[in-house]
Amino acid sequence: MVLDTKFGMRSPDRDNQSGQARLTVIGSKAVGKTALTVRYLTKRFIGEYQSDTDMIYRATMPVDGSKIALEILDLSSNLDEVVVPRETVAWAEAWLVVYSITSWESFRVGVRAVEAVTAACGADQPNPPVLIMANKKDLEHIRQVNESIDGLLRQVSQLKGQTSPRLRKLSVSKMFNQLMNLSSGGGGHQDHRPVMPRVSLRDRTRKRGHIRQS
Ligand SMILES: Nc1nc2c(ncn2[C@@H]2O[C@H](COP(=O)(O)OP(=O)(O)OP(=O)(O)O)[C@@H](O)[C@H]2O)c(=O)[nH]1
Repeated sequence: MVLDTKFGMRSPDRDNQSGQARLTVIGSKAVGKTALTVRYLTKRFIGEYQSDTDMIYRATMPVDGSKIALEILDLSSNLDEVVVPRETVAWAEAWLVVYSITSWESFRVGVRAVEAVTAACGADQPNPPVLIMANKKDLEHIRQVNESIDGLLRQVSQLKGQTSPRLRKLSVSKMFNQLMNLSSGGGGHQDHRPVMPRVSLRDRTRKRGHIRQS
């Protein structure tokens, strides 16, 4: 594995062959982008990293019986918001968006990052593969982001417990809105901003994004 502290950008066409891949890792500050990258490449968890520099990692990784020459750009983040540099959009062939299960805000930032990446790619370009990955799953006791179906059903039960008989006749869409507000604020904080990218159903089918827990 080679570590570059300099962010050496190359033209998008160079080395653009099968057997090679360029991946950019983004997410809000301290969600564990570097930890996750190093864990993937070395299968080891290292606690502390230099966090204030963009890094490129180079390694050959086995994928489906073939070897992929992989370059991973780990974009450091000084802000809670993710900035998607124009030159990175031209460079990256795939994106890994990381958030921490201990921070609802980092999940929001991740969702906005997916929107920013797809917007930056332009309407005339096919959307690159994007994977949203949850990190810090060992910190279950301070989890803020709960996306399991069980969690969703628990919220339905809570909601029904809170409602009067008259309110139980709410329409499905009102019920859904209430759920989204509940899940976005952990119950107390009300925030009416949407939590998922606003794309039409048709657009959704074209996107190749996945949500995965590490
Ligand atoms: N408990 C726990 N801590 C983690 C995990 N991943 C990373 N950390 C810790 O979270 C802190 C931030 O990790 P980094 O990998 O530096 O996070 P980053 O997103 O690269 O940070 P920036 O580049 O500064 O935005 C470090 O103290 C890590 O040890 C994890 O899965 N579990």
